[in-house]
Amino acid sequence: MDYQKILEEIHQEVLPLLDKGKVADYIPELANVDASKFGIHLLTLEDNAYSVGDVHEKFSIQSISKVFMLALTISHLGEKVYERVDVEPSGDPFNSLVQLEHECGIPRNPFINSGALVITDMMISSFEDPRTEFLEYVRDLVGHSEIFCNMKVAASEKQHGFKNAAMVNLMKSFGNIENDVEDVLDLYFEFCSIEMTCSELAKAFRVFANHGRGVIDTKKYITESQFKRITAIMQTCGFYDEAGEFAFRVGLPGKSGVGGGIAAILPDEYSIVTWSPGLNKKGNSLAGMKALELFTTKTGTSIF
Ligand SMILES: NC(=O)CC[C@H](N)C(=O)O
Repeated sequence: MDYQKILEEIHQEVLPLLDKGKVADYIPELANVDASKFGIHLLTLEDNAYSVGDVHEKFSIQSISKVFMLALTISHLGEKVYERVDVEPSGDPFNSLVQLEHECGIPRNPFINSGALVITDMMISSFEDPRTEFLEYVRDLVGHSEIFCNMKVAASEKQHGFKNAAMVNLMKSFGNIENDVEDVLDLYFEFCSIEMTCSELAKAFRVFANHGRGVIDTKKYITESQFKRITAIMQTCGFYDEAGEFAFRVGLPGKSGVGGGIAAILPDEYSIVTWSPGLNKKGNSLAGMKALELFTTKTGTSIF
């Protein structure tokens, strides 16, 4: 299959959509990003790479880092992680508070904000230096050390992160947060502020396409059973209240972030990353979703 040609066709087809989405502005630093940016990068397990557009430009991966947070935490703590966070789709926006009270401070899943905040709390309790531990883990997954948090973005989010603060406080009132509320929030905002290029993110996600084993370093990052679980959660919960729509249109496990990135995998075959900062109403990249829908349709590759 001529993947390069297909990506070039897709690029042309999504160009008219680039100004249709809206850049996330509830984090003021993210509002400065140029909405006309677009990149798509495909990386196969045989180590063939295909790309078009701005694939070597760093962007804020935001909620996509929730996948790395979960992977690192379950690889240390195992199944007991799921005693404090459930694995059901929420059907609600990523920053929703409504279910949390009904469900006594147990978040629906690790890929919405409340779930990732509980995972952050577990990381603080489990690691001597969770910041360094996390950054080193992500650097290992990518295969080089030029991966950093953007402290301007983290600080900008902290100034306006009232809903996240409300969530941590509510969960603490139910006994599901062990550490200091401010410490949990600071670390969570830092993790969200990590910047990567499409090609770096595709390298990190390829480990998940390869059942948790690095293709280059051959290291086993997560067990087979943890791979099955993380992939299932990506499929059912990776796109907030649009997880059904993403499965319906694209048909790959994946994760989005409000920086406009989407990372997805076809197990045993490839990882694919798109970046387009304009978001739809549910907070997912508008052109990115369309590009992935076109990709799985034109190549006939999806998990279904
Ligand atoms: N969906 C996202 O990417 C949200 C992440 C963002 N840092 C927040 O907490 O709101």
